[in-house]
Amino acid sequence: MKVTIFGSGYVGLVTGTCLAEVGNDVLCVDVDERKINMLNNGESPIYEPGLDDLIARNKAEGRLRFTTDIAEGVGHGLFQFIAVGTPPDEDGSADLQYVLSVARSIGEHMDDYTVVIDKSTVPVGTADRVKSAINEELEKRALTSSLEFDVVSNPEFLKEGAAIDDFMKPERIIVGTDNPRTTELIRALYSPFNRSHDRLIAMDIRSAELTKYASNAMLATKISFMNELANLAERLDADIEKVRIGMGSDPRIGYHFIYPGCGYGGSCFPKDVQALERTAREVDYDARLLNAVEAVNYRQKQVLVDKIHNHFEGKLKGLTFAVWGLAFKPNTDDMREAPSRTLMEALWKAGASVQAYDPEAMGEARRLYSERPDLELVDDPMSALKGADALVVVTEWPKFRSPDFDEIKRNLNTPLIFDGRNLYDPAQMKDAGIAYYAIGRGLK
Ligand SMILES: NC(=O)c1ccc[n+]([C@@H]2O[C@H](COP(=O)([O-])OP(=O)(O)OC[C@H]3O[C@@H](n4cnc5c(N)ncnc54)[C@H](O)[C@@H]3O)[C@@H](O)[C@H]2O)c1
Ligand SMILES: O=c1ccn([C@@H]2O[C@H](COP(=O)(O)OP(=O)(O)O[C@H]3O[C@H](CO)[C@@H](O)[C@H](O)[C@H]3O)[C@@H](O)[C@H]2O)c(=O)[nH]1
Repeated sequence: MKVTIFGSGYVGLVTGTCLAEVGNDVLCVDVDERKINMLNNGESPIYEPGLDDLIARNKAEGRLRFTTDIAEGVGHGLFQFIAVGTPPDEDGSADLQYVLSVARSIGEHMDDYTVVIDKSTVPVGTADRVKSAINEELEKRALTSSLEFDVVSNPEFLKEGAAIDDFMKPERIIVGTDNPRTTELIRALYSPFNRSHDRLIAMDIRSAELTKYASNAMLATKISFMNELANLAERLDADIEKVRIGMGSDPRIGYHFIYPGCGYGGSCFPKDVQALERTAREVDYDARLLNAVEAVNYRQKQVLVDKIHNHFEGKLKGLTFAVWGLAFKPNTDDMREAPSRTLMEALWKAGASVQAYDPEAMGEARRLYSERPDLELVDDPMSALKGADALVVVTEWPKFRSPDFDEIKRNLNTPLIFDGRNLYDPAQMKDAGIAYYAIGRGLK
C-alpha cells in the first residue's frame, strides 16, 4: 500500500520505517531540509535503538524514501499520516499550527480519495479542524463535491527507546473514525502488526483523541503519586522502595510506572498533562487532579537541588558536580523537559559547575548548552568524577547501575552521591563509606 508520512521525528520516522518493513511503499516528508538530507545520506537524525538498520534496509530495498517536496508527498499515498509536533503554546494548550499546515497542504494538492490519519497527539475536536482546513483548500480549487477524503484519529503510544518494538507489537491500535469503510482500510494497513489476536479498538473520533491524553495523564499520575509518597516516606523514616515492592504486588496496582525519581520528563507527559488541563479549563472544568500531577512533578524536579543545597548549607559557589545521565530517560538522546536540565541550570545559578556524561545525549547537550563555560562534557562516567565534589545520578542508564564504588571514591573529592533514581543500596553505601542521598529512603 502507498503511504505518506508528514513529519520525520520520533513518531513519523518509526511509523514510516515500520510500515515499510512490512512491505508498504512509504514516502516520508519533512520541512526540515537538514533532517531529510541526513536521512538521504544514510544518517538518522535521532537515536532510537534498532532504527538505523531498519531505515538502511528499507531504503536500500526501495520501500522507504525521504523528501521535502510536499506536493510529491500528497500525490504519493492513499494513506496520509500526520506525525508532526504539537508543542505547548504559551498557555500550555497544544499548538496545532503544524498539524493544520499539513492539512492545508493535503487539501491543496490531493487529487484522489485520501485517508488522512492523525498520529500526532491532539486535543479533542482537532479532526474537525483538520477536515475544515482540507475542505477550505478544496473549495478554493472548486473540488469539494468531487474529491472525497476521511479523517481518522490513530494516536501513537510508542515509548522512546523502545519505539520499534512498541510499534511492531502494539498493545492496542486505537482507530477513531466516523466511517466504517475507513476502519476497514486501516485494519488492512495494520494487519501485519495485528496477527495473534485483534488489538484494533475502533471508536468515535473524539473518544480516540481523548484516549491518548487519558493514557498519558494516567501514567503521569502514577509517577507523581509515587513521588508524593516518596517525599512523605522520607519524612516518616520509611523506605519508598520497600513500599513500592509491597504496593506493586497487588495486581490491581501492579509494578509498572511506580518508580519514584527526580520527576518525569520527555516530550509527552509534561506537555500532554498540561494540554489536557487547558482543555478542561476551556469547558469550564477545574481538573484538580491533573493540576496536582503537574505541580507535584514540578516540585519533584527540584528535589535533588534541595538535597544538594541542604547538604552544602547553600554554599555551592565554586563547587563542581559530576552528573551521570542527561537524557530524560535511558535509551534515548532526547533531553526535552529532562530533569537533568532543571538540576544543571539550578547548579549553575548557584555558582557551581558541572562535569557531565551521558551514553547518547552528549550531542544534544552540546547543542543546548554550547555557550556554557560551566559545563564540561566528558567521554566516560569516571572522567566526570575527577575533582568533583559529589556525583549526581539523574538517568538510570544500565551502565550506571553497578559502578565500581572504590573507583568512584578515588575520583571524587569527597565520597558523596545524590541518586535521583534509587539505583544503589543505602546499606552498601554506608559500608563503603559513601554519604548517600536517594529519593524517599528515609531510614537511617
Ligand atoms: N516522541 C514520542 O515518543 C511520541 C509518542 C507518541 C506520540 N507523540 C506525538 O507525536 C507527535 C510528533 O512527535 P515527535 O516526537 O515525533 O515530534 P518531532 O518534533 O520529533 O518531529 C516532528 C517533525 O515534524 C516536522 N514538521 C513540522 N511541520 C511539518 C510539515 N508541515 N510537514 C512535514 N513535516 C513537518 C518537523 O520538522 C519535525 O521533524 C506529537 O504530537 C507528539 O506529542 C510523540
Ligand atoms: O515509573 C516510572 C516510569 C517513568 N518515569 C519517568 O517518566 C518519563 C517518561 O517515561 P516513558 O513513559 O518511558 O517515556 P516516553 O517516551 O515519554 O513515553 C510516554 O509518552 C509517549 C508519548 O505520548 C507515549 O506514547 C508512551 O506510551 C508514554 O509511556 C521519564 O522521564 C521517566 O524517567 C518515572 O519517573 N517513573
